[in-house]
Amino acid sequence: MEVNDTDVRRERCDPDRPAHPGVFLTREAGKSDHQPAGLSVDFPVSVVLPAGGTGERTGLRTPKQFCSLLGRPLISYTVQAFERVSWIQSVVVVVAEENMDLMTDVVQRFRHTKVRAVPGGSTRHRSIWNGVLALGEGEGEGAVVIVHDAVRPFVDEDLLYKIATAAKEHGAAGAIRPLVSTVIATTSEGYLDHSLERAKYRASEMPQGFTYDVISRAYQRCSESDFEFGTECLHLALQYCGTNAKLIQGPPTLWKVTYKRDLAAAESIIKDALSRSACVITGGSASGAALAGALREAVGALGTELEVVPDLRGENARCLAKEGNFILVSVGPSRPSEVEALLTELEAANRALLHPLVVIWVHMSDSDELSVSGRAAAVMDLSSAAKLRNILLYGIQLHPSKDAERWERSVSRVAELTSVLIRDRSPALVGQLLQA
Ligand SMILES: Nc1ccn([C@@H]2O[C@H](COP(=O)(O)OP(=O)(O)OP(=O)(O)O)[C@@H](O)[C@H]2O)c(=O)n1
Ligand SMILES: O=P(O)(O)OC[C@@H](O)[C@@H](O)[C@@H](O)CO
Repeated sequence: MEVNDTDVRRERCDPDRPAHPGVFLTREAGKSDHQPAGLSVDFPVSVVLPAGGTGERTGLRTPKQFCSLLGRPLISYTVQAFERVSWIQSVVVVVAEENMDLMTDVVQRFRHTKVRAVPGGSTRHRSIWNGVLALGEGEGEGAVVIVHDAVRPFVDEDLLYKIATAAKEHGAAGAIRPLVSTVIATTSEGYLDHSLERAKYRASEMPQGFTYDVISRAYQRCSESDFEFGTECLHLALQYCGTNAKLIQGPPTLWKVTYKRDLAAAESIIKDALSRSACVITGGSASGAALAGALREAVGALGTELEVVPDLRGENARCLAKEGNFILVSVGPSRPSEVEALLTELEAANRALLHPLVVIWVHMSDSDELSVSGRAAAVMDLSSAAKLRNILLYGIQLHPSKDAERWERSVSRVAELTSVLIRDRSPALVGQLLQA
């Protein structure tokens, strides 16, 4: 099947699973959804993200940097990791000529700032060099250039700060990790020649940083063979500029998406990060607050921290600004309008979430003008409107009981359901009314 841009843009990389519909997000351009306070540098910092490869080792048609994780291309997560850092001025993404339009679409669709795309080269070094050449005057002299593979989405500000400041001081710096396998040399006949003492070696990872002068001189002086077969920028800095890179141990999350299994691992890490917190809105009722209190303990024990508020007004509106999911508790006669109001508030708050948000409507009532089937239909209807806002809406029906044991069982059931829905974000259960 010929895969065109649209398909590529929307295609998940495991075609047997439906792609999450592409959605425009409501984040205001330029507003990053999180900037840890405290770190800053007193020199310009630009970033070059080589993303011009074909991802052959994944065995997929779509280059891995454009494969969708929770409805969003892998490269968008990496770009976001850099654009949320206030002391980084600009990001140059280097993509294959045939993917320039696709990259422009990703930048527009996910409202990325500071980012521009330039054409890549036939090898990774050629792509990086194209990216360095694309840096303008203000981004050149005296600046530090961070180079980072676009398929390494998990990079934090602290490490970027260490790499940038070390590169400014030493001319070059690179992240390293301990080797997990021993490195051996083979004979031409395919036998063991010798093995290296693993303790003396490290794996060279990304990000790496260079002063603009060092990285540009290294590429100006390197050989065609370097461009064609080389894999290590730090080596070029040493070989052609006499610059010994400062090496900085990074966290285990620095790994590069190389094989198809790495895409599944990356999506699982993102899902895990998204399921760590939720805000419970009780509507101010005593029974709602009691349920929320019981849930906070039970869901907390399952790995999701709950914050309980009566509404989202005044200082409670802080919940709208934080990453996290929502649980709306309704007590007594069912009012789908409460859900509609929350969906509208989440949209109006320009939630900077670049991935689906989970909203769970927990309805607690023993008698109701809406039958269970009526409420199930209401949840299904509301979930269609929610999906257009990149929100996954689930319903849970809870019948209060004066029998303490029975109530405790019901609360545990609601906690289990809530944890699973937030963690798994199952498309199949969207719009369903589950019975606790
Ligand atoms: N001509 C190239 C080749 C690679 N890269 C980028 O360099 C990074 C690391 O390279 P790698 O993991 O090898 O990516 P691919 O070359 O796409 O993978 P494969 O070797 O499996 O085809 C990736 O972000 C890739 O897009 C690039 O910008 N230009
Ligand atoms: O492009 P490849 O996946 O073959 O290699 C890239 C890696 O060599 C590179 O990302 C780090 O080792 C740091 O240089």
